[in-house]
Amino acid sequence: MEEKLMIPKWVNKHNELYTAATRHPFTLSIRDGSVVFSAFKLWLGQDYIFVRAFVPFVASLLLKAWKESDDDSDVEVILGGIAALNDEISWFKREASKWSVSLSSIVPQKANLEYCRFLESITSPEVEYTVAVTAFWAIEAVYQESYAHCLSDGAKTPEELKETCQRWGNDGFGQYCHTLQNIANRRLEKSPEDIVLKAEAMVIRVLEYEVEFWNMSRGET
Ligand SMILES: Cc1ncc(CNC=O)c(N)n1
Repeated sequence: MEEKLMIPKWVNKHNELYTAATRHPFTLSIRDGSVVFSAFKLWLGQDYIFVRAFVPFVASLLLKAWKESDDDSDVEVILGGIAALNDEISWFKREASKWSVSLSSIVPQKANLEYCRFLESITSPEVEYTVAVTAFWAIEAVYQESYAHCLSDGAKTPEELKETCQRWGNDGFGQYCHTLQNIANRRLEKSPEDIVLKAEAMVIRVLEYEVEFWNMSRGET
């Protein structure tokens, strides 16, 4: 069957990498209950730093949507994303205190620094809205798919980690990711070849950064 929407086509084409990001040994260990809590705490501290850097990226996307989008509802969707991140930062602080993780003394690891630097590079006005919103979809979708899997039938996720999985694995966040995918697909359909190619390259890079990010929790970076 010929798939005309770009994102499903890319997920299919780059399935090995997509699966590496969304079925990573770290999240699979949460799902099967074998996760080492020190790995989870490491992830928690590093992700807090990432999310702080993610906010200005999403703010830059809001600006691009406002300037370039043909559909007013895009701005509202992205604004909703920023509001959710405000909540998320408070959640990280509460969760860190529960696990006795001191957020002020977290040193970002190499994979995290590189991912944050990449995010900063795509805040540039030179990066088109279509390319940036595709990156945004990919970043959110990895977490949604990874953590929803930890809550699906047969999961043995430890009770202490269920709230974390819910944060990104809940149906509302799933719906939100779907909306982002629709925005990206709609834009890509109307885009010239060079933008489409840049967006595909962006998806690949995001997936690679996400794999490296999960790898930190294994102490391999
Ligand atoms: C490394 C990484 N990727 C995606 C997300 C999910 N977006 C916002 O929370 C995240 N928290 N961390």
